[in-house]
Amino acid sequence: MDLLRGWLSGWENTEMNLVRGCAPPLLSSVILLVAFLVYFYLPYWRVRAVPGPPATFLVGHLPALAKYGPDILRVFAKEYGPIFRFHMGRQPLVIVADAELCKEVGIKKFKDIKNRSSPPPTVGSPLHQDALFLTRDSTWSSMRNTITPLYQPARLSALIPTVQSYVRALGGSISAAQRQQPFVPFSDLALRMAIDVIGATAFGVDFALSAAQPQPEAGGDPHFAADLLSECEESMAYLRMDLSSSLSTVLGLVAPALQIPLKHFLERLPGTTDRAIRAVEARLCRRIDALVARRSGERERGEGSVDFLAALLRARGSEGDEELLAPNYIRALTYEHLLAGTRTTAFTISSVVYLVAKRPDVETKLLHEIDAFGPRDRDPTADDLHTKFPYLDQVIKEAMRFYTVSPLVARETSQQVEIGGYVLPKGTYVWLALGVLAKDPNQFPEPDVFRPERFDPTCEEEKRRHPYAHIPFGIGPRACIGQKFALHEIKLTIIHLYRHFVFRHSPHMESPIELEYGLVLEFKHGVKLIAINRDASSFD
Ligand code: HEM
Repeated sequence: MDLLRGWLSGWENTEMNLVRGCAPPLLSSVILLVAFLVYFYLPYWRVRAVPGPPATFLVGHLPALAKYGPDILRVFAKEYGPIFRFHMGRQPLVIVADAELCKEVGIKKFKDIKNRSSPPPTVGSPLHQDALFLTRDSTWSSMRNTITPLYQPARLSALIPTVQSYVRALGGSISAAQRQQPFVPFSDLALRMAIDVIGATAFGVDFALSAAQPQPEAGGDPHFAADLLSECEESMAYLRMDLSSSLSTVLGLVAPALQIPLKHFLERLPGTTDRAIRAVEARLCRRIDALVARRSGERERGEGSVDFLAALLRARGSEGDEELLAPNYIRALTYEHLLAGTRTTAFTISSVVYLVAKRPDVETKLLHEIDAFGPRDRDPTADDLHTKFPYLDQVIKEAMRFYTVSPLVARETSQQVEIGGYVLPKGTYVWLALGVLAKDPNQFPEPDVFRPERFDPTCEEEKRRHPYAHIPFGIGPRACIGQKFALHEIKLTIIHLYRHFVFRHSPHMESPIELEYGLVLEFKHGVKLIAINRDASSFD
């Protein structure tokens, strides 16, 4: 009885406190906690009908992603079906892991799902937000329409000699490495080449990473390339989206509404990661702006070039679309090539060579096709690349299936939309799991076997397969704009290399090879090979 009386008097006191307008700390804390829980679980609540594995409070499935990489999605797809929930902190992603549903998201219902969701590390960064990848709605469609002609076949053909010159330099670097080192650090050299290719074709600058003797860039800042690349590297390291990222990014995963205010606050505090990110992005912006100013001057002096930046500046002149091609967009679009067009292409080249190196049967067929094309000094044209190397096409497709460099494609609904029987409200993050599609045994029997012939257009497996089961460049109007360019570069590289070498795995490389997932998929310790010069071997 005394206990009850005591409790009641406590309650009366609480009421009195409330009446006086000063709730005790416990009650305020409870109210705050409830408010936070409502805020935290609201996005989940809106898509609760979609099945998914239980998520850990605050972090969701981030620890599983960090531990197992995107392969964890294969496990979840097996258990929960072709459409399921996956939690990045507070944010639920609706993962789509089925070819027909990807077609629905990427093509049939594109008008309601045309934007990408912005990953927290890019929020509030003009360098990322103003590029094609993250622009939204009508800004995206106008921008895509404006720059699509710059990726048309005639322009890409004009870039082939430039690409070919860096491919030759890669051959030289491989020979040099083979002479000087116990193994050829193949994936490193392929990345250097891919960066050089983007330097020349997008920026109009010779980064000279593949050259034996780097030449200072004529007429410009001799440190431009080195500084740009080291800043790019630093900035990319900050783009990871996990719990080791900047404080504002981590908060963005748990309470996105607070991310921007916290970011602005932390950017002012010395010693914070947010401040370091802002500083490196500011340096990158200044550097690219200076290049754009210099290249604009060249254009006015009529010094014609075929690179992307020169073409963009010409488009600005002729289209008169000052707003769309304003300096912030030109800067972001040019820089985007370094992010989107280097690691992806280099990884694919390394995958092909790594996979072929342990399959002599595939290697023999490939060499046969490449040798049949003609003498080594006959460079393939764009048309040749398209029609004369059908087996190479199959090898590249299979390597891209085996190791899907961009295993996840992020989209976001701009209207309420129904996908796979689930009603998804406006603002739902819908991510296409290309990596899961690529290993679907119904579409690719024995998915863990490297078998290029499964892409032979005459084979039953290929005929039976869903047309959107293999989409390493994405799907629909928002698919990769650089696809044809990337395939030119990959094919030119493989043709040139196999005209001169065959490759074997180096004992210095771990087996099986380890992968890691950063911005895209990468070989954790690199692809290390032995290069056998075909002139000096019995392989011919
Ligand atoms: C093997 C090489 C490459 C692969 C596998 C690849 C893959 C992808 C994928 C999966 C997407 C998302 C597509 C979607 O949402 O449906 C994408 C978008 C994009 N890629 Fe690539 N990419 C590669 C090379 C390149 C290159 C060389 C460039 C630039 C020259 C580039 C520029 C872009 C851009 C700008 C977008 C955004 C397009 C938009 O939102 O409209 N990519 N890429």
